[in-house]
Parts: sequence; structure tokens; C-alpha cells
Amino acid sequence: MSRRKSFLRELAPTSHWLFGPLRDNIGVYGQTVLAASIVNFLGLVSSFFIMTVYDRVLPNQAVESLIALTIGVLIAHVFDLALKSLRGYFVDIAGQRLDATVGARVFDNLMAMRLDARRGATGATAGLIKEFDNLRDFFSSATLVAVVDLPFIFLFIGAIALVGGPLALVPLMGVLAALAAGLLIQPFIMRHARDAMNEGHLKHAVLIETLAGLETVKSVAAASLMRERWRRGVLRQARISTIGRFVNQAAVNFAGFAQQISQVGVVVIGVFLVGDGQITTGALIASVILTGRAMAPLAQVAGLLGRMSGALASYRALDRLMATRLETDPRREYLRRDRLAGRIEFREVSFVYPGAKARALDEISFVIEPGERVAVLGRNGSGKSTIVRLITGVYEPNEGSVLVDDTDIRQIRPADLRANVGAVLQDVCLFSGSIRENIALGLDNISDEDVLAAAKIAGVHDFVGASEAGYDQTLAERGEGLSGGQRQAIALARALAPKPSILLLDEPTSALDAQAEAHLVARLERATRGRTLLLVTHRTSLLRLVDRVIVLDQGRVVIDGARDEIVRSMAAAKAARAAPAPTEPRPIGAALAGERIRAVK
Ligand SMILES: Nc1ncnc2c1ncn2[C@@H]1O[C@H](COP(=O)(O)OP(=O)(O)OP(=O)(O)O)[C@@H](O)[C@H]1O
Repeated sequence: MSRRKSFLRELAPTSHWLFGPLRDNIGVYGQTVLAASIVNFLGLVSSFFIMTVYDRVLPNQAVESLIALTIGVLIAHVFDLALKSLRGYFVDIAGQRLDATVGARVFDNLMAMRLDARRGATGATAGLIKEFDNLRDFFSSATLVAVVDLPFIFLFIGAIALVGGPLALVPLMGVLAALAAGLLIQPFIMRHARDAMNEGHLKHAVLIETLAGLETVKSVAAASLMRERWRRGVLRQARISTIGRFVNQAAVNFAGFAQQISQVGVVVIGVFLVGDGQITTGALIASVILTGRAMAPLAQVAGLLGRMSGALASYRALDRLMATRLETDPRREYLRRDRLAGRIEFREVSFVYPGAKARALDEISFVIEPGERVAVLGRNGSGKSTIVRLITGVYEPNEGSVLVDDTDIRQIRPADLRANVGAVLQDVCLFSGSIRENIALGLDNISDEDVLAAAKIAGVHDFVGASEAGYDQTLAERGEGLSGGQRQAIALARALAPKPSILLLDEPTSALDAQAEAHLVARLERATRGRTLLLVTHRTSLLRLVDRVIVLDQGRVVIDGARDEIVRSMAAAKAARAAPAPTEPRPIGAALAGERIRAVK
């Protein structure tokens, strides 16, 4: 099989995300059903043993028969013990396998989900992933075994009919009443399970948002606000869960009650039947024991129905997640482009963020040739970063197309596109691990030389080279332990390391001081030569890196031309307003804000 086909196969598991792996486990579940069935049959043994002892051994004092029967019943109980342990073990094995397959698939889906298909807060999505534990517990819990026991309830009632005749009607009515009560409350429990789950996700979202922004929460004294949101979430979830649990427990208790009453009923009616000579005393005792045995799983089944509601709510939520659009459509034949030359074209591109009303980009068109170096300028919110996001392919245009090397990027295999596009985004995000790991993130075959070369250009070597731990220095979550400028340098090194043909830098020096920025610009001037560079900036000092400038305003291209010409006209406009000459670094956006700009169209 070709490499491409096997990759697509990997991405496109053909079976349903849950039922497929459950089907793969059918052998293990089959063994569980077999073990549970034998356990149920062995459950008959004790009752028949007692009945035989009462009716045959006791009147005749048949000690030899008693010994033989006792040995038989002991062997049956040893089997029963072994099979019960195996039954639990089999269900556990099935749970482990589900963990390995379904758990991985859910995570893969999350990674491959399109950003514009994502719904709700990060914390709520994290809560959703937690739902998998709920589902997994359901399919690997001992309670599930109660389902296997359910048909055996009728086997035991059949056995009662065999030895006690009409006595069987008593447990039959008890069973039907308990099952009816359990089923009647299902819609109510189901609604509560779903509401409790949703409240749980909202609560989780508050927790994650607070933890992610803990420094800000503390420094702006927002703790009381977050605590109040958390407290409200906890109270709401607790209230809903308490009602659900109460009703479910009532069903479990009713099943226990039905069992007790049935046994009493069997004894009372049995006395009359024994009196009439219809059944023997042994048959009465066996019927009482069998009634207990028949109805024992009912409480478990009532509990199982409650858990099933929770599992069903989790399944539905996860199923929605698994059905969201992925970046890579497994049914599509993507183009493999190992090496891209770096031509970028925006053709009549419009884009609206999910949930937003206004267009972030409004029918914009431009071409950047391979190796061309372009700065994108404009006021805050004019759409500069959106251009970067569209080239990385994390968002798709609503209208028009973004082409790289004359191919719509939706046709290019996302992994190939990312391998050819190095990007430093506005919000730098590092991960726990060493500095080297952070630079080489996602690059499996990168050499130490390439890491070092990129680190030197980006300025990482300036603060890492002389330290004892060097590139092995371990960073905490999100790169904590480094300054903003140092984090930015690592992100730049990460973008440069694979020597991509396209380099997208979104305000790469916003956290640097003037001197560090000047050094970086000098190094970047050499390093970016021959690569397509798209630089988003508010600083004039970075314009040394580019030959052309595109200016955006409200999602439209309003100026597109040679750098020197545009810088000259900007300076002239400023001079005309008699503004004092700004000192380094000068914010271009501010300069442009008060300026009348010539539309290119
Ligand atoms: N995730 C998002 N969801 C909804 N709207 C967004 C999102 N990100 C950006 N926007 C909106 O899209 C528009 C363009 O945003 P963009 O980040 O591209 O601006 P920008 O020019 O890079 O601004 P800045 O100079 O402040 O970084 C803005 O109006 C912004 O409010």
C-alpha cells in the first residue's frame, strides 16, 4: 500500500468511533456473558440442594446422599467464585481496550478539528473530553453485568414455577412492578443527567479560564468575580445532580422493597399451598431462596438505568464532537506538496469569524511572489493577523480562495502546508518541556545544528548559550519561567528551524527592547533572504526587512506598493501635520490612523 493511502487509512477509521471498538471487543464481552450465564445457572444449585435435603435427606436420614450433595454444591460454589472474579476481570479488560482505542480517537479528533468548527469555551471542551471517562466507566463497570443477569430473572421465576407452581406469580409481579418504576422515571433522569452534564461543563470552563489567567486574575483582583461564577456553577450542578440521584435512589430502593415484599408474599401464599398439599416444605424454602435470587439484580438494574442516562448524555455530547468538521477530510484526495516555492495569492477573499457579524477580511486580493518580502500594516483590528491565520490554514475563507504556489490551500495536505510555512503568531504559546523541545516542536527529524542555527538567528542563544542548563533548561507550563521577549525568541526559532519557504511573522518583536530588536532585524535580514516573508507589524524599524508594504483598513487593502515610496508618503503626511519626529520604535498604525489613505482600487 502506498504511503499516502496508508496515511489516509490512518486518518479515516472506517468504523464508528464507539461502536467499532465495542464490536472489536465482542469476544471479551462474549466471555463475560458466558461467565455470567454459568454463574446464574450455578445460582440454582443452592436452592435445589436445600429442597432435596429437606424433602429427601431429612425424612430418610440419608447421610451418604447428604455427603454427595454437599461435595457437589461445594464444587459448584468454587466454580461460582472463580467465574464471578473472571467476569469482573473480562469487563475490566474491555474497559482498558476502550481506553486505548476510543480515548486516542477522541483526542485525535480534537486535534484535527477545524478551529471554525469549535464550539464553546476551552474549559467546556475539556469537560467534554472528561465525559469519555463516564462512558468508559459505564462500559467497564460491574453494573453492566446486571444486563446479563436480567434475562436470568425469568429463568429463576421459571424454576420457581417448576418447584412452587403458582408461587411464581408473586415474584413475577414484583419484577414487573420494579421494572415499570425504573423505566417510568427514565425520561426524568435522562433530562437531569443532560442538564447536570452541561452545568458541569460550564463549571469546568470557569475553572480552566481562571487557572489559565491566574496571574491576571490575582493582579486585577478578579478572584471574587471568578469565585462567584464558580460558586454559582457548583450550586447549580449540585442541585440538579441531587434531584437526579434522589429519584434514581428511589428506584433502587423500590426494587429492594419489591424483593422483600415478594419474598414475604411467597412465604404467606406458600404456607397455604403446603397446607393444601400442593407443594412440599422443601419446595417452599427453595421458592423463597429463588425469589431472592431472581430479584437480586433488580436493584442493580435500577442503578444501571440511572448510569445509562448519564452515559447516554455523555455519548451524545461526544458524538457531536466526533461529528465536527476535521481539517483533513478522510474522503478527500489531498495533494502532496513536499516542497513549496512560496507564492501566495489571495483571490477575492472574504472571511467572517464564527459567531462574528462583521467581515474581518472583505474581498481582498493580492499576490506575493516566491522570495518576496512584504509587510502588512494597518490599525488594530484591520485584519492583519487574520491574513496570517488564513495562510496557515487554521481558518478557511468564506468566499474566494487562498492559494499557495497556484494551488488552493484546501487542496494541499495540511501537514505539507504546515511543514512549508513557519509562523510566529501574535500570542506566543510555548509548552512544558526543554527549550530544545520547544524549538523542535513537531519537527521529528530536525538536527541539533538546525536548532542551534535557528536559535542564533532568533536570539535564543543570547540567553541560553551561557547558562549551565542550556537548551535542556526545562520550561513550566506555557513557557513560564521566561520573559516575554525570551518566549518570543523561542517562537521565532521554532518558525525558522525547518527553513520554511514561507515565513509569517505576526509582530515578532512586540516584546523586544529597541536594541534587541535592532540586532534581530540585522540577523533576520540575512536569514529571510530567498524566502517569502509576510511580516505584520506596527513598528517602522522592522520595515528594513521588506521591499513592499500592504496596508489594510477594515479588512480591505487600501495601499499596496514599494516600501520606500510608502514610507516616504507616510513621512510626508506626518510632516504636513507637523507631528514631532517619533523616536524608535514608531507605531505605524497610529501614524496611519489620522492619515487619509489612497485606496488602491
Ligand atoms: N477569534 C475571533 N473571533 C471573532 N472575531 C475575531 C477573532 N479574532 C479577530 N476577530 C475580529 O476580526 C477583526 C480582525 O482581527 P485581526 O486580529 O486580524 O486584526 P489585526 O489587524 O491583526 O489587529 P491587531 O493589530 O490589533 O493585532 C477584528 O475586528 C477582530 O475583532
